[in-house]
Amino acid sequence: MATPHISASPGDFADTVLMPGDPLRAKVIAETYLEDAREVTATRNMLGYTGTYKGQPVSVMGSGMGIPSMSIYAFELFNEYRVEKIIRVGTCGGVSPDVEVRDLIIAMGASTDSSVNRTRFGGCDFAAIADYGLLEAMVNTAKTAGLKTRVGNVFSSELFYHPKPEIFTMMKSHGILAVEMEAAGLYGAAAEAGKRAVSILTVSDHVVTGASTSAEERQNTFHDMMQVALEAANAVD
Ligand SMILES: O=P(O)(O)O[C@H]1O[C@H](CO)[C@@H](O)[C@H]1O
Ligand SMILES: O=c1cc[nH]c(=O)[nH]1
Repeated sequence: MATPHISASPGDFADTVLMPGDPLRAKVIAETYLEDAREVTATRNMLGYTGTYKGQPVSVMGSGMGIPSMSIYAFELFNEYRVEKIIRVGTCGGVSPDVEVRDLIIAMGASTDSSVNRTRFGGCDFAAIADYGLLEAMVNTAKTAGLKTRVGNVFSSELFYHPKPEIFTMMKSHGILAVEMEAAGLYGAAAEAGKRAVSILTVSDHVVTGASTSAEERQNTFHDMMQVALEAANAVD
């Protein structure tokens, strides 16, 4: 049973799928962190793998960039492949002055300028929030590992190159921690399907201060994020 965008067979995906935006990052995650990983889909080169982490099955697949792309893959994974949990593992740009590059952010909520959740929710405003159990597992995992995380509201932007920089001032004054491009769409898709989702993000740059990370720093923070995401995936039923 292939879907229009995924060529995997029924049962190829684990209950939990980790989703970075970049499909090549999915390949690196599978090769670095999973045991016995095998490719389960490559339609449009949106690579997906299933293996085990510390003995428990887990999958990883790219989501592409932006809410429309994430919405397609999350819909098909939740509804056609019976996936129960999606954990977005991505990057974001810091917005709050309290956020620094390399910080780990867990998106408790995701605001957005996209209308997809209104479309899903009969024209009403939908509070796009993470699954509490997954969020709690991540916070606890990070604490145990001695890693600092920031938990709060992010902004899932339709545009990477935003024509109105003042939007970041508005975000800042409303307590937005960081900007990225998929979490609100993922949370809406999970709610619509009655499934569970959470997003963990590393701050790759700061959109207000202009600070950015070196390749080596990005790699170290990426490792911390993967440790938190994979341990949390195993901790939750
Ligand atoms: O690193 P990923 O997961 O792709 O996330 C961020 O990076 C991309 C933009 O460069 C967008 O997808 C944004 O959400
Ligand atoms: O969406 C994103 C991701 C990283 N940095 C940004 O400024 N925006």
